Amino acid sequence: MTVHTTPVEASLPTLDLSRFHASPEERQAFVGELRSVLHDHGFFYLTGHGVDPKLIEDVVATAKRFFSLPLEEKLKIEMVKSPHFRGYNRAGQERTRGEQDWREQLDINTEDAPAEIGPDTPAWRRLQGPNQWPEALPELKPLLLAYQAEVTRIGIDVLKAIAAALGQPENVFADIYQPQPSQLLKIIRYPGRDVAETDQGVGAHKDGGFVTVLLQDTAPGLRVRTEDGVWIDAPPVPGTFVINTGELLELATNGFVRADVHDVIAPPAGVERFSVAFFLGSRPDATIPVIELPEDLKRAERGISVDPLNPIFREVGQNQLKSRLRSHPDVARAHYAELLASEPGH
Ligand SMILES: O=C(O)CCC(=O)C(=O)O
Ligand SMILES: [Fe+2]
Repeated sequence: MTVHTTPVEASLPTLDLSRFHASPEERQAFVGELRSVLHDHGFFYLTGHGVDPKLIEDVVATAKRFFSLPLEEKLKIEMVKSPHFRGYNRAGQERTRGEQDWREQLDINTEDAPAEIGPDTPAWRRLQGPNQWPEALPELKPLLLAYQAEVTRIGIDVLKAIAAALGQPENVFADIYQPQPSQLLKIIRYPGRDVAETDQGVGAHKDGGFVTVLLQDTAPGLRVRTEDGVWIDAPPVPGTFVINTGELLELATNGFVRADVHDVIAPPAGVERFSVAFFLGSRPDATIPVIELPEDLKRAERGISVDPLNPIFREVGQNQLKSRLRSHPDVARAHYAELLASEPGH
């Protein structure tokens, strides 16, 4: 009798960031492993990141309390009130490639005053501004800002390791993230399939920036599409973040670094899924450079796969605004109506 075993599912690799700060030999080995991960997946689990587990626990617990506030409290800070795309979105408000996503979320970014806007100021300057915070949960603000600072530190550390993996000086990207990178942070709740109107938690997409630092609570749902079109699950692993590289790095390396397509399927009936996603991006007034890779890496460049439905611009601010306008049509109509007649982002 032949015994058929189920094929072992491919899973994402795990890298330990503390090795980047260890002995020169260890660091070199780490950077070498990172190089093949970046080329094969663009997705991995990160350990050794040094974030206080208590901070993570508090952020997740407080995010859950935010979502359980009465709807009217959450709607006081609805995103549509903010020209800077900050605030709360009900499930079904957001879109990926035109299809409704089924998740509620609170978006923040760098806490800042609005930019001064003159007649010639590019529209993306209006992305800068203050966040909206819930009056009914004052502890959320200091916690999320502390967490945002921590994941920014990790993101920049990972970016330095990526630079080293590409045979570049560690600070090769510093010119386009200093003095102030984009720091989009979302706390997210995916309701179960009994209440969701679709099983699309978030539709298939690539992230736009340098790297994403994703914290998943306990429910699975994240899936990653590999180069050969196979979808693999990326379930939560306690103590880790999922790191994935974004389109900016794909563009800067002529496709040597992968920005993998991923999605989230809505949890089963009766289960909710929580996550906290942080997107490290460059300064909005930057232009994405082309990094000259060493010969051996250059040979493995894939080139850029252009999605005609979702063009990407080398001008970062224009890109950031384009993706916000597409994801949040209600905010676009309320604050950027003059841009919608022409092509979004221009
Ligand atoms: O919620 C997650 O686990 C991932 C979300 C995601 O991919 C995104 O917001 O870009
Ligand atoms: Fe994503």
